[in-house]
Amino acid sequence: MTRIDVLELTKEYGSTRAVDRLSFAVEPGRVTGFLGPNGAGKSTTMRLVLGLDHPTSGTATVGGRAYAALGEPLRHVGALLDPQAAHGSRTARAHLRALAASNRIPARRVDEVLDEAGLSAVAGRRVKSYSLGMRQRLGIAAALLGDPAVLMLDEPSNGLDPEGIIWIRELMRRLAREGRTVLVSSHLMNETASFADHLVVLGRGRLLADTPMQEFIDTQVQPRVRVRSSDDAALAALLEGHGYRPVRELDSGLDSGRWNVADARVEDIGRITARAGLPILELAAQEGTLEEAYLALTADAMEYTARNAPPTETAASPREEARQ
Ligand SMILES: Nc1ncnc2c1ncn2[C@@H]1O[C@H](COP(=O)(O)OP(=O)(O)OP(=O)(O)O)[C@@H](O)[C@H]1O
Repeated sequence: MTRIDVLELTKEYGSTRAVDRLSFAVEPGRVTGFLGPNGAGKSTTMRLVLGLDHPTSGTATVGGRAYAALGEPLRHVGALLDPQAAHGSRTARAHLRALAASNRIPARRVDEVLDEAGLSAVAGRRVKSYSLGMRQRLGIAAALLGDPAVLMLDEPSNGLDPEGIIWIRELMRRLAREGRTVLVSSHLMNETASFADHLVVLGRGRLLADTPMQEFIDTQVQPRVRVRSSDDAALAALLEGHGYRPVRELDSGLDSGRWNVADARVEDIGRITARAGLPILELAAQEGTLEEAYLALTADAMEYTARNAPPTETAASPREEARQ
């Protein structure tokens, strides 16, 4: 089992501190989503782990060793950082064969990974004729070549079509099930929610969160309740009387007949409406999404924020008595 350990890692480019005393570990057997706004330091951290850049201070190790100290590194760590990395005038097969030879990987692995990445039929074509999605698949094939215990993928879904996105998601899940260490950066929250078990979130080079995904959502997103009664007006008045701010829920722009209540729990709303003898037709907790949780956490840590971004709506806190 091979862990990635990042310890007090700092990287400065001139006056820019891209990574700032960062410490976290990426554990085997699960997919760790690596999130953060543009410029948060994700790619820099990956480059430092891969020895492509030198830290200003601190360490990044794979299985306790610096990447540079690994003999035949592709057998230990597979990485997708830049899908343009392959030489355009080479065929995909030639590109992978050269990589395999330099890491003493048997040539038969080339055809295996081409097949795995769905590139067998186009393996004899020059890489410069490849689409972005095909280059992305080739980068992933290269990462898999040495059957490594650790995979680091920077935006792997980039350029992939819907079928490709499902393929990469299932591939990452399988690699984690096999006990490998999988670190994946992405800006697509729905995507990340579909494959990650654990999250490491950066903001301005610093660690904002290192937590299981569901726990991350639960701690960042306030609970919400959706409720419907046969007596709409009475329900709204009752909720307002208890300090809640019910908001009408729209369904494709039309009134859905429901109230959406922020900072509320079904237990509390159920108790209040039962005491008032109000007939309830629907009462459900609404789960937070990774996107909501992520935006709540990173709101303060954005390096590049739209200058005229509208203020985020803040829900008023209901009175404590409603909880009793
Ligand atoms: N080679 C470099 N020279 C100077 N500054 C750099 C260099 N590489 C990164 N930076 C700066 O370091 C910071 C972190 O960049 P990095 O690319 O690691 O962020 P990121 O989280 O990967 O962003 P994105 O999501 O946009 O890819 C940014 O301010 C960036 O401009």
